[in-house]
Amino acid sequence: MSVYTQLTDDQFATFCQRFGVSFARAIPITQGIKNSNWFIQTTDDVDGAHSYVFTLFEERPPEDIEKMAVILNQLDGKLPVAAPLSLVDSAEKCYVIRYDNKAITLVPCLAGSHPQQTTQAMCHEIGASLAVLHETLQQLQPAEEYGVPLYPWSEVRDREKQFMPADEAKLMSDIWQSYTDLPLATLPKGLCHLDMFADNTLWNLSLNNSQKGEAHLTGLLDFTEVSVEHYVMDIAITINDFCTTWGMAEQGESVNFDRSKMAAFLQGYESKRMLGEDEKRALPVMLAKAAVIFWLLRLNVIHYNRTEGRTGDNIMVKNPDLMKRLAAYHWSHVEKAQNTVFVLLAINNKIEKPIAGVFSSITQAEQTCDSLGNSSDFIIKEYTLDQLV
Ligand SMILES: Nc1ncnc2c1ncn2[C@@H]1O[C@H](COP(=O)(O)OP(=O)(O)OP(=O)(O)O)[C@@H](O)[C@H]1O
Ligand SMILES: N[C@@H](CCO)C(=O)O
Repeated sequence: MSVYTQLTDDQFATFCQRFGVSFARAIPITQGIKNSNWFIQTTDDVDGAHSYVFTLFEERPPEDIEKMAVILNQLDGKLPVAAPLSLVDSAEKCYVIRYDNKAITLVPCLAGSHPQQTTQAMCHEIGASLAVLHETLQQLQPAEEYGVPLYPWSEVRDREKQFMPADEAKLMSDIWQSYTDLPLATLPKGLCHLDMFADNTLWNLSLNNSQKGEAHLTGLLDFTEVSVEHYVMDIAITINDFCTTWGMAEQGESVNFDRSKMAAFLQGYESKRMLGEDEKRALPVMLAKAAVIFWLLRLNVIHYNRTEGRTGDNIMVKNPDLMKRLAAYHWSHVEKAQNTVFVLLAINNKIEKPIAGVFSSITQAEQTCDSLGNSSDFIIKEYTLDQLV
């Protein structure tokens, strides 16, 4: 459980009253690693129900949380989000109480639960939802004024690399370099969620729905990281969690990435926002870079818990090694693709004729094939570079 700050019932009652809510009981929430969260029962709730979630933001300054509240109110009605209540005692529209220089918000409690596993249909739905989020937030301009600054991950990388075995440090450097070589200046950007993990989503997962493959999204949570980033990075972050089955320590910490789930995700995303060719080409490296960022994020959480003396059973830490393994998996695909060429051969009377072209991607080979006329006159064959020598 992660509740870092303790509040008394009297404090809860006073804070809730400022949002026009009559407090009865606060129940600590056992998930999440960044903030302190409680379910709030009101005096009108019956049978142990709770209508609201009370969050005390431990890291982000109150100004960032005000921006987040605007973003959530923009998405309200388009996606299942919990938009913060506004204060009833403030003349101006204000969604945040400041306590000890930390922000407090009260949001409606959404139905549903976190999925233990995902299906292709769920990946399709979360893909479509992420695209709606990207499109909807384009209405908030200039975008930089609504997003929080990106975390300085290169500083965490430089600190952590000193303590890594050489092969891990090389993996991280190779991925980082490949990311830097992408056409970053021209890839589409905008406000992104940047932490859309399955445990930040809620679904109506009744046994019946799961069996029939009819689970539907009921909640998107945790908008504290919303920043201006490349859309394809947000896509990569979300794919990495939704399309991976994470093994527990006793199962050898296996990491199984499911490419058919990724295809379903991309189909869902493109049902709402088409991806550019440059975004598709960047995706394999972005998947690796996104895994590196969360590998670093988890090492960073361990670092801060240690330096701030946070210990005990109520502190939740996620395993950095799982993200390292996912980064290595994606990187092996990038390296394989870098060593692969696609050869376009002309066929005449079932005989493969001299080469019509050699391409670094199958898409380029297919496009050339289409432009040359009857595609049944051509065949595309895949070779690794050493096969061509
Ligand atoms: N509006 C809501 N409705 C229902 N449950 C919620 C709501 N907001 C938060 N929760 C529950 O509280 C948990 C923690 O919230 P959240 O994900 O914001 O945690 P955090 O510590 O802020 O961030 P992180 O999960 O990234 O560490 C969620 O996983 C969810 O179970
Ligand atoms: N989603 C993050 C946790 C905090 O944002 C992770 O899985 O490491």
